[in-house]
Amino acid sequence: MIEFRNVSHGPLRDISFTLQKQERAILFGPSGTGKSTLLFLFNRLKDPEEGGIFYNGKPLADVPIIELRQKFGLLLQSPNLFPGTVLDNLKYGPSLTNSWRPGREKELLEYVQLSPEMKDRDVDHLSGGQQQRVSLARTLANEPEVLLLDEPTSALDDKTGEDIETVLKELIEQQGLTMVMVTHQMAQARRLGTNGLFMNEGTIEEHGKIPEMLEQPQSRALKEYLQG
Ligand SMILES: Nc1ncnc2c1ncn2[C@@H]1O[C@H](COP(=O)(O)OP(=O)(O)OP(=O)(O)O)[C@@H](O)[C@H]1O
Repeated sequence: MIEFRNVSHGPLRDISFTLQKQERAILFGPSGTGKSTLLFLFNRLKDPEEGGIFYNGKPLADVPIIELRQKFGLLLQSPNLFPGTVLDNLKYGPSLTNSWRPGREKELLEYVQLSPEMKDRDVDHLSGGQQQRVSLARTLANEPEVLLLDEPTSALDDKTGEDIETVLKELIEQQGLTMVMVTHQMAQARRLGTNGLFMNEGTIEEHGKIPEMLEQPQSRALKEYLQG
């Protein structure tokens, strides 16, 4: 579905791998090794300095940018909502392609387990956990094929983080979404991931199935990382 061919950018050096449809890939490894940079290459928040990225065989750069950002939905560590109501935020993406259907907010809020009455609330007056749910609902409003998640629960307290993770897991399974998630939490990697890409010093040092690669790490770097 998505192929990286010899991609370099900033800290990343000569990255090659293929992400298959419905794969749930976990990007993990020490700080500063380029995990977020790799994630941002998927939706062209960053572009390769060398090499190429292909989506269903077509250069990523040939996909119109609005379409690309809708297909590859991004959820960051902290909610980054626009000022305004919950509904304003949910409508934003689909409105760019005239694809918003009135009343759709009910279904989107239900996905993330928020009540329909929340739609008129000012996002500034919501709790951090509620804001992260709205951020996820806003991403889902674009009907993405791929969810790009950059430590989506790490800024939340344990209970709220677990709740968001449960919502994410259900959605990904029910909708058959493809996922790429950066996380430092190996328990979370086991719960959500099918595959792992262990990054070290700007390269993919080891990749494989989860949980196998966490139970039988091959490289010294991964063994050391897992021993913490
Ligand atoms: N184009 C670039 N040129 C040079 N350095 C860059 C470029 N892009 C990113 N970097 C640097 O590369 C480093 C790795 O960044 P990145 O945020 O991708 O790592 P990370 O593995 O996600 O780290 P963390 O786990 O701490 O979030 C950072 O220090 C960043 O400033």
